[in-house]
Amino acid sequence: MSSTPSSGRPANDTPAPDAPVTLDELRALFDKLPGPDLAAASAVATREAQLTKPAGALGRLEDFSQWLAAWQGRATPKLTRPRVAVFVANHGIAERGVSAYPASVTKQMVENFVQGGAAINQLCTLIDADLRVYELDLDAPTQDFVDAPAMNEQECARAMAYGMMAVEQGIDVLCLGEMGIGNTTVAAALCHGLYGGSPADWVGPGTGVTGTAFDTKLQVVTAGVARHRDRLTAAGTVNDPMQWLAAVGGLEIAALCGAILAARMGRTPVLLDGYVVTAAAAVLHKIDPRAIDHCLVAHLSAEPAHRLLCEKIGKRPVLDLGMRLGEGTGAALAVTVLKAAVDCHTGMATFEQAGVSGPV
Ligand SMILES: Cc1cc2ncn([C@H]3O[C@H](COP(=O)(O)O)[C@@H](O)[C@H]3O)c2cc1C
Ligand SMILES: O=C(O)c1cccnc1
Repeated sequence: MSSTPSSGRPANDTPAPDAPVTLDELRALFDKLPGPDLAAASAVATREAQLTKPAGALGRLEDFSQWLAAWQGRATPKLTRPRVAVFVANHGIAERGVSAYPASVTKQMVENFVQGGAAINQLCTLIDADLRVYELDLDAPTQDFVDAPAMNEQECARAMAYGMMAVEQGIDVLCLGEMGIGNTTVAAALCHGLYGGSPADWVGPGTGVTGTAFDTKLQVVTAGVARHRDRLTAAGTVNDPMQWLAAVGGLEIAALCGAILAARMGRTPVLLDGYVVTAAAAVLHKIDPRAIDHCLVAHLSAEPAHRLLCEKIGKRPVLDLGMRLGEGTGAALAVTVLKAAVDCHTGMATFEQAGVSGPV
């Protein structure tokens, strides 16, 4: 595994010596998840009530300020150091023709990220974010999950531990993105096992598959879920979400799970990008719904199943712009809204300071 330095700063690429490396060690983290800082959230609510505007007039911006304070553990939320972490991997099932693009695009896009030519580069410049691109064994795709488990437990745990390195001290918000041709098929198989329903509930066009390629995508998800049905209950949903992640997931998706967990341990709020990143978060949510309380869904992807997935995890996306790109682009854009929330909260005058009369 290696990581691609960007923005002139090198990224870590070796797991910390004490990084958890078995799925059981990772499972043990669920007993130690820190909760929100309620005193910080209430300090924000108190100040918000004194600012020169009708009560509640900034709508969800007020919620975002409180959420940031609660998960940053700071009475005054701050958003000067956003990081965008893009996890990149290849998938065995990509060879089955489930994407509108060849698997070679995954590696080519890494070069594009390094050269600054991708959409996410432009958005990182806009929000002044530190962009890190983490590659996971691009020359060694996961197994085709129609034939075999995508990963064994060790590979899955190692990818999760690798993802944990995206979190470092001093990051105000972690935006999560991914690149991996075929990964909307992986997300669909994951969600089908986590929540049941029919494959059609979870399969969408991804990069733009239509016609027979779309039918192939449906068949691949159906066959993959059937192949690993011994990991499902009689009702057709998972016994053990981490085992399911190993069976039909991907290396970048496991790494995303690790990054979300590490962010929680490090008091870093997280912005989840579209369908693929939210599917990773759903694995953790299935283990313990509180495990993703420090995450917001940044935008509603145009991938149709994202709406249902957001309902399943009880999250309302920040933005709805009809985007369906991935890379963390929706997450980076949502930072602009969170910055607006923080600037209003910290910069506005109170009624007393401004000599403005409060409510009658
Ligand atoms: C040029 C290009 C840039 C991308 N950036 C993100 N994705 C997105 O598309 C892929 C998922 O869609 P599917 O499952 O249909 O392959 C992922 O790599 C995702 O990040 C891209 C896809 C392409 C082609
Ligand atoms: O919403 C996503 O995550 C998405 C949608 C299409 C292609 N790649 C990613």
